[in-house]
Formats: sequence, C-alpha cells, structure tokens
Amino acid sequence: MGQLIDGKAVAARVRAEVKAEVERLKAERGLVPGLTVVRVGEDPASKIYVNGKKKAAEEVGFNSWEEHPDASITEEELLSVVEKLNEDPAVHGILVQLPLPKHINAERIISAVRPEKDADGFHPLNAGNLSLGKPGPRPCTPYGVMRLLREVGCNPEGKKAVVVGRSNIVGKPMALLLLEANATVTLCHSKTPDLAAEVAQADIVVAAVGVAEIIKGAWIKPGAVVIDVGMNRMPDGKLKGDVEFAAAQERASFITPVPGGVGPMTIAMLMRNTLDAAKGRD
Ligand SMILES: Nc1nc2c(c(=O)[nH]1)N[C@@H](CN(C=O)c1ccc(C(=O)N[C@@H](CCC(=O)O)C(=O)O)cc1)CN2
Repeated sequence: MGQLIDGKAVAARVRAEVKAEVERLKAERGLVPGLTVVRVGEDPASKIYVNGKKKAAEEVGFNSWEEHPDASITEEELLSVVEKLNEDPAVHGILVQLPLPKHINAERIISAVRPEKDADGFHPLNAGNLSLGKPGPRPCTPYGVMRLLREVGCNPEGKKAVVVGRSNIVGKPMALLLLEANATVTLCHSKTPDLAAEVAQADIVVAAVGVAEIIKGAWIKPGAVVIDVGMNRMPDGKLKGDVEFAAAQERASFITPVPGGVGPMTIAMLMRNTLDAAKGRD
C-alpha cells in the first residue's frame, strides 16, 4: 500500500524556507520582494487561487498587490496594466491568473511580462531557457512536483518517467524538468496509441490530463511513484484526480492525494520564484 505524499506539509515547509530567506534579504539588503497578481473578471476558482497566493505572499513577508480589472477590459488596456508593473521597481514578480476572458489573447499578455519578473515561468524566453537547461523561473506546478519527488527520496536519475498530458503549463515543462533530472521521459497525450502499456513501464507517473480517473490503478507498475496533477470537479462538488486513486495506491510506493497533493505546491513554488526574481536569481 503506497504512502501518501502530503503536499500541504511540503508546501508549508517551502513557505517557511522562503520566509527565512526573506528575513535575511531584508536584514542584509533592505530588500522586500514584491508580487502582483493580475486577476481579470470574476472567475470563482481564480478568486480562490488568487486569495491563496496573496495570503501566502503575506505569510512569507512579501509586499503583495492585486490588480483586478473588470472582465470587459480590452487586450490593449491589459497590456498597459502589465507594462506599468514591468516599470514598477517595487514589483519583482508578476503573475497573470489564468484563464483570461476569451476575447483576450493570453499568449500576448504572458509575452508582455518582463521575463525577469515572470513569476509563473510561462514567458516564451523562460520556456526556452528551461528547454535549453538554463536557469530561470520554472512553471510552479511541475516545479512543485520535482520538490515532492525530492521529499520522498525519489531521484529521477536512471528512472523511467511517464508524463500524461502535454499542456504548456504542466505536461511539457514537467517532461523537461524530469529530463533535466536525468530520467528517461515519455510524454503521452490523447493520440498515444496504448496509454496503459506506457504507464505500466513507468517508475514515475505524472498525470496531468484533466479527465477524472483516466489512469487506471491496474496500469501502475508495482512500486511506482504516482503524482496526480488532475483536479476534476465532480457533479457532487468533490474533487477527483486523473488517477483511480484507491486501486493505484495498492500498487504504488508513494502517491499524491487530490486534494492536498500537488495543488498546494503550485502556490508555494510561486513564492520561491518570486523570491528568486527579487534576488536577481543569484
Ligand atoms: N497564472 C496561473 N494561472 C493558473 C495556474 C498557475 O500556476 N498560474 N494554475 C492553476 C490554478 N492554480 C493556481 O493558480 C491552483 C490550482 C489549485 C490549487 C490547490 O491548492 N488546489 C487544492 C484544491 C482546491 C479546491 O478544493 O478547489 C488542492 O489540490 O489541494 C492551487 C493553485 C490554473 N491557473
């Protein structure tokens, strides 16, 4: 029976580490990291996540602000908001909460954030740096997964890792981070012919599809580490992951629950990226 990976506890540890570094930065350089979150409109989930980000930022000792334009804001107006934040020396990290309203081109907005202030690691330059193995902010969710693996003593080097899902914010950067850690990585997606066979070979499985329980417990190789990034809201209001949890736990060595696994790490690693941006990534 696989052990649960407690994402809430690890996230609290990451925040405590950031807080200690912020105190040192204040004492030694008189520098207080600043994070601005841009939330457009009234998406209810975004409101919850942004509140979580503001709370975490305050807890670790950052200055934190929210820009909250109405959903009717034009793309040009939103670009001006980002431009103003780019020019503000008190703001070290900028994050544009996704999703954005449909009339706004999210790629254009993300590309307008100055790469050094890109707290999400989504800017094309930072995505390129990740693919080249160069330093820079890493997308918070996959960055958090790497930390969870470290916490349970799972070194990806020499292991077979299967990532299911190829989104720009989770699947692709996840595969690159595992590759950087010397895993042999397979990136699966909706056109993969035999997903069960791919998953069955994996020492590390990362599920980031967005379909409840698409990864069956019976596919999991005995002893594998299973990381579930999926967050699927069911009709009864409960959250389910992408992995058939109970059956997968029977075979896994370690497994993340949903909720309480990867989710809390997303916000914790945002604190890490913002601190590193304030320090100038030294
Ligand atoms: N600009 C960004 N937008 C979005 C990102 C992102 O990293 N940057 N990721 C997601 C949303 N997200 C953070 O923004 C996020 C999602 C979920 C959680 C979390 O802690 N989830 C809990 C469950 C919460 C619940 O019950 O609804 C958990 O898994 O335990 C944190 C952050 C999309 N947008």
